[in-house]
Amino acid sequence: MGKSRGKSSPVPALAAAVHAAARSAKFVVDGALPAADPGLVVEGIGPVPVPLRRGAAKALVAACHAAPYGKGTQTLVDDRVRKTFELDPAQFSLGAGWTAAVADATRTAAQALGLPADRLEARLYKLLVYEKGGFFLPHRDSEKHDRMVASLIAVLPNPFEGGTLVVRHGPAEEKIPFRDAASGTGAWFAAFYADCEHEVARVTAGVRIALAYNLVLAPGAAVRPATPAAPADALVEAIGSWVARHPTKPLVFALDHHYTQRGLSLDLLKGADRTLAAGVAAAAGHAGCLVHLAQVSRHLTNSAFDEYDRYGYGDRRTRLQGGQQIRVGEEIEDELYAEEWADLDGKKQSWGAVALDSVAVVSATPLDDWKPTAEEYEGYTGNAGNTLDRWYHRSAVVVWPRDRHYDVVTRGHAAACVPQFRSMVKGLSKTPKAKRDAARGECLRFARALVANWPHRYAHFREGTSPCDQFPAALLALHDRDAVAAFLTVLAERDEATPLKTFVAAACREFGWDAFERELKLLISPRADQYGHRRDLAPRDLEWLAEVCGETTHDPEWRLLVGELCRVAVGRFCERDARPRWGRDCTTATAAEKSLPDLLRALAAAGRDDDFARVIRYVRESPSDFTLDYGQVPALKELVPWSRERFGSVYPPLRAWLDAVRAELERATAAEPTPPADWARPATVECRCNFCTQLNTFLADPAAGVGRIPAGEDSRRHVIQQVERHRSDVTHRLERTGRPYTLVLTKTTGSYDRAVQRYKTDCRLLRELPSAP
Ligand SMILES: O=C(O)CCC(=O)C(=O)O
Ligand SMILES: [Fe+2]
Repeated sequence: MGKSRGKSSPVPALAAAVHAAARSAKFVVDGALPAADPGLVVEGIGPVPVPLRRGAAKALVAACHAAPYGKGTQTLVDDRVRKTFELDPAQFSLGAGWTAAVADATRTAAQALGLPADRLEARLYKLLVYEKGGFFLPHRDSEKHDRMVASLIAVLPNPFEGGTLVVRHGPAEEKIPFRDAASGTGAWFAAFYADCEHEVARVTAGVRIALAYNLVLAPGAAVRPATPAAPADALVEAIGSWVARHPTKPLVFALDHHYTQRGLSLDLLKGADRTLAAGVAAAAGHAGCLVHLAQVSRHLTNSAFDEYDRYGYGDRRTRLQGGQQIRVGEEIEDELYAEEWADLDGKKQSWGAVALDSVAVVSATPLDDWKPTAEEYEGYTGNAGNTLDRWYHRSAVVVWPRDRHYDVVTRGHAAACVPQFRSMVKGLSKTPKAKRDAARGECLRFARALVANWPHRYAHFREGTSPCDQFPAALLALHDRDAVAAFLTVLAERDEATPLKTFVAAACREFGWDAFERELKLLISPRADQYGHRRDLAPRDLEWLAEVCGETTHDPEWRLLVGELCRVAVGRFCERDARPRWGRDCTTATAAEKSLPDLLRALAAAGRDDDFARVIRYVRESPSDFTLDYGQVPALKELVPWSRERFGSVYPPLRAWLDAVRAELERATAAEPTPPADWARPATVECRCNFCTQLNTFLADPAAGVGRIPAGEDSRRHVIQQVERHRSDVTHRLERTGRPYTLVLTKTTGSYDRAVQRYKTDCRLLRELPSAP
């Protein structure tokens, strides 16, 4: 993320063009409406001529309900925000002459705002009545229709004072007093883009009656509005020279209006944005570039200081934020990215966020003068200084070279691009023969970009699935050896989660058993984590290894390959870890326990008897890493039937292991544990301090059920630690009398209870053990 501060735009010609377009644009238009009498008829009242006759205002208001306003997804009534009465269109009707006049005004508005007049339609939304004191605070209209682009307000001729409509767009502001309507002589309309902030000032006298319309753009025959026949040469040149220098830095043209996701389509752009986007689109096409629309976000984090804090340094500025004075200090982070992509026709693009460089942003309002959409100031928290977070959002037209398209879109979030890649590959089969090679080349470019930008994935985070999981199968469908090799190489570098169960064997079958030996060995060869500790083999890798070894073929290349792979895998699996092992919480299988059956299956299938025996020896020598409960017995339960099916008998080294486990379980279950006959308990505490000696004496004492050790706080804590470490059969509590306090220990049958549990588990494991005739 670059910094833009103090730097001028890299493309001055572009900036100038953008400035000019922004200045000439109108965002609100107003004028007289020819029809004097709207022909208003209200349900429950009948005809209501305007200007209102005496008493008519009261009756009209009585027929209305209080108008709500939108807040997020809610609509609320609050007369501190909006004091207006309204009628829904079902409750009143208007004359034909009036409706024709509004249609005329809509055409006028379309022209002034730069929208296609033949496709802009006014849809009646509400009748609004403002009595004296009525108003509406600044707000933006929500888009009530998919293609709503603007609002039109027609105020009827009925005398009132105040009630001015104020419409803002960026730094610009326009006031519309609805002159003729306020004097009661004629109707008056105003139309403005829906994203413009606007408000209705308080009505100070009289009654202001308005009709609100939504201006909706009918879908057209994808006409590119105002597309210049020949794009401005300067623009083509400026874009061309930018992309030549920065082929993977998207060029960003910030739009002036705000667009919702469904409004991101060239057709629905407003005013100057339309002209700008159409101009850029034409020029970019000539410069060999693609053009998309997106939402741009900037997240800026600065250090910040409260007013009274005198330790600030760096760029000192004072800002008012929610009334609070703070000084903004140096920049900590500046993130700029675009997401929610659409093409010019409004078709959503599924790729994710793409990082942008602020020097590549062309904006009528310089990046640093954007108004934040949200701010968050975090005061001093003790472990971090104060920070000010600010978020900025703008819609934009984004340009990059056509031939770098895949690089650009996969760079931010490759996983998000995988579904699009898959559907492109799927489409190949339906592509006419003549075009298939070109289409396949396109898919391969996409695949290479995905591989180059492949995400880091770790085995232990493998919860749920990722679109990445679907990539290998699609890649295979491209039948390209080099692409497969590149993918395997990247996986060895940064991904131990994407499943390859069928992928590796299928790729080898297609390209030969010697085609990927180097890459596959790399995938399973030993490696260390960032602390230099060895990393376990990923279960994913044992899964494909078992598949490859399970092939039935007499190909000598296959034999060579599986021999090499088994040798590397066993070497890594049986490597002792230098790091100390802490007691493990034994309620789930570890990764090594889970992948044990796959490794053994691979070795048995490949006929690697010695390797098999070596792994079993390793397992038997590491009973706390390969428990009976979660490691050995489950593996035997899986492998014995598998072996019978594959070889018609139990593979001898497997048989030997099964016998050893059975003998161990038989020994363990030969006699049921007996409950303690008196209070004597294992006195196994190794510490020889005065307090631990008292503890051991008490534990060994067959006559004492409760023991008391007076001790200071540190010594008490030490004794409790020892009790916990040795799992001694006592509970403890503190007696807060005397000096020092006394640690009171009460004996339990804890170790006996555990022995019973162990006994029961061993009986169950013995029962579950597969029989070997
Ligand atoms: O009454 C007006 O002039 C504007 C009303 C308005 O902004 C609205 O209904 O959203
Ligand atoms: Fe409004």
